[in-house]
Amino acid sequence: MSKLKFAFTEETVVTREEFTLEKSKNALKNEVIAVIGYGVQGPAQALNLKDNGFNVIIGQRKNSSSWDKAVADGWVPQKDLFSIEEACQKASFISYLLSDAAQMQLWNTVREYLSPGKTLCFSHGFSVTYSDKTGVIPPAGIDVILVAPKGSGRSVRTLFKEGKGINSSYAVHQDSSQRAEEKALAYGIGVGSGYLFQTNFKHEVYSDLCGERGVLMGALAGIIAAQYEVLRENGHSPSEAFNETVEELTQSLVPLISENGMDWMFKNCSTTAQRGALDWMPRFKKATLPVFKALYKSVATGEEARIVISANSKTDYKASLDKELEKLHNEEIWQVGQTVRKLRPK
Ligand SMILES: NC(=O)C1=CN([C@@H]2O[C@H](COP(=O)(O)OP(=O)(O)OC[C@H]3O[C@@H](n4cnc5c(N)ncnc54)[C@H](O)[C@@H]3O)[C@@H](O)[C@H]2O)C=CC1
Ligand SMILES: CC(=O)[C@](C)(O)C(=O)O
Ligand SMILES: [Mg+2]
Ligand SMILES: [Mg+2]
Repeated sequence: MSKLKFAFTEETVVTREEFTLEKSKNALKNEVIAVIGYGVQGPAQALNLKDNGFNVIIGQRKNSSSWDKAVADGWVPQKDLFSIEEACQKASFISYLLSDAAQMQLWNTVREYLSPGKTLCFSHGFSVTYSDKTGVIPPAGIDVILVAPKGSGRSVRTLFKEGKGINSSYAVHQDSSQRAEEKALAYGIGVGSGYLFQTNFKHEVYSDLCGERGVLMGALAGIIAAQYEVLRENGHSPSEAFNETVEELTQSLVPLISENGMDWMFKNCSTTAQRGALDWMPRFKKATLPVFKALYKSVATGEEARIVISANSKTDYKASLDKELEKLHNEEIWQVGQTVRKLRPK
């Protein structure tokens, strides 16, 4: 564990070099880890743990597409793939990776198996932070920890296979064994995190809900739609509008930000672009700042959690969500994208 300066602020971070895989395996050598749920995070974390030599089993609803996916991934029924109840019973360390809505629905079932000495691990602060809405209040006598990969489960697995990793935050909510932090770090290294940074359950869920509703997904999708619409209204071809809005962003400029920061991306564009972007940047900041403030407030008051829970409680929610995504898929801009992607040189 070391203190590192992030600009002017010192933070605690843990890397694989200092908290090695060997140390992690040793810390969890007596644990049977049950990954409950085989959706997006479940497969990634479970397969990475298995490849790293941890003792891991899966708990998943039988007769579901996720069960079939687990079988296709090599998990064997009644050997290392069980019903949720059986897996919880066999496990000493439960990684609760059902969707946030399902965590709430199955809580009474899972809670029965949380006998003293066990560990309950989350990848999101949602259930515990909004316990007034979810009813998820862990019993005394167990460790309650969090390891939250800051990326899609899909990337957690693909980057692991490339020998890289997604950064994760970690937190301790309840420490009964006096080893809760060590267990969180060991699990975090076990699932292949690049490095781990410290947080608490509330900060994890507030930042995560803001990030995905904001810059990472919602805001990004919104400004992309707005710019594309303006270009098209002014007579630009789909090809031109898409290239200036999406293709250049993902293929050329975002990789430059990733490589060396925002000023590096600017420096590698024309002085014409730099002048205009620097002048327009404060206008976009000013226009969106109130929206981001409203978003944070909506997260902090629990309104965003309420919306998620109420939407998920509708029986046809999955179907209506699929319909919303289908509508996005069929929008002109994303249809244009299909053609543009095919034209990328291989
Ligand atoms: N999707 C991602 O990449 C990320 C997810 N997380 C967190 O990880 C946790 C798991 O999320 P995802 O993998 O996205 O979940 P998901 O939406 O893919 O669902 C996970 C599992 O829940 C099961 N499930 C859903 N409804 C159920 C029900 N009513 N009864 C029984 N089982 C049910 C599904 O069969 C599936 O196996 C959540 O806390 C999420 O916030 C954290 C970081 C990124
Ligand atoms: C992938 C991730 O980190 C998100 C966007 O927060 C999520 O899937 O909830
Ligand atoms: Mg999230
Ligand atoms: Mg996230």
